Amino acid sequence: MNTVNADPAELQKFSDLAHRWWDPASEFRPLHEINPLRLGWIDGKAALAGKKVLDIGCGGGILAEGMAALGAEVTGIDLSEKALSVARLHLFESGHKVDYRHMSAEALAEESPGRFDVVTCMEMLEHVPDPASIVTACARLVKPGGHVFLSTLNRNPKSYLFAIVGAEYLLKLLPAGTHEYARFIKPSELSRHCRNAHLDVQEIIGLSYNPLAKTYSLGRDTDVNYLMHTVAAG
Ligand SMILES: C[S@@+](CC[C@H](N)C(=O)[O-])C[C@H]1O[C@@H](n2cnc3c(N)ncnc32)[C@H](O)[C@@H]1O
Repeated sequence: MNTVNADPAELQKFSDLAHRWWDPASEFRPLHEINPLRLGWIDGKAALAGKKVLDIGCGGGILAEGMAALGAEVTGIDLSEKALSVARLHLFESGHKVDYRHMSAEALAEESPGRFDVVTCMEMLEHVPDPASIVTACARLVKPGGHVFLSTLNRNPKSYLFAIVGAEYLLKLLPAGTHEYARFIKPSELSRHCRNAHLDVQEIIGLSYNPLAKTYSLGRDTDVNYLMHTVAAG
């Protein structure tokens, strides 16, 4: 049997907090606040309505539901059962339709290669032991010419200061220990994983937090958080 590319301690962290996933004032507040920005950016590039979309590491479903609300036919996968239970329960409240499944990206790639028009994997790569394997699975899951959207944290002194010291200890936007610096991924490294998987990088855009205005914005500064848009070779 293949070993699963997941860190049980990381999954436990998300499971322990899962009941608060849809509380916009909880530890998941940053995900709620960045959601309209990333959703608009993804929809602007991939026109989600009517598309078959896979959200890898969907957690409680903030992005997955947002994409379903825009008319996409969404499947969400995660390896935290508790996060998926919360995601499924929330569908009763929102009335949206998402097919949530407890499985790894690699296993779904074996089962359904080339099934999706769009694959998203947001804020998840920095929590797995082998991010390159997830990128390869994304490339296998998407149709030729389809879109893959990734987001993660850059690795440099500024991202350590902002994403760990600032966000976890000073501003307390996230619980201490949410992120491990060594798992942060430079855009050059993620681009290399994409190239190796035959995903063409189209754009890399930064996601920044302004602590004074307490707002997020998309822009040129990729030093801390960034998103990457790629297209699968046809
Ligand atoms: C920070 S949350 C991000 C949730 C969602 N992608 C979002 O951006 O709103 C990270 C999620 O990745 C999931 N995760 C971690 N390792 C995973 C793996 N190997 N396979 C699938 N999901 C994983 C966790 O359970 C958690 O739900």
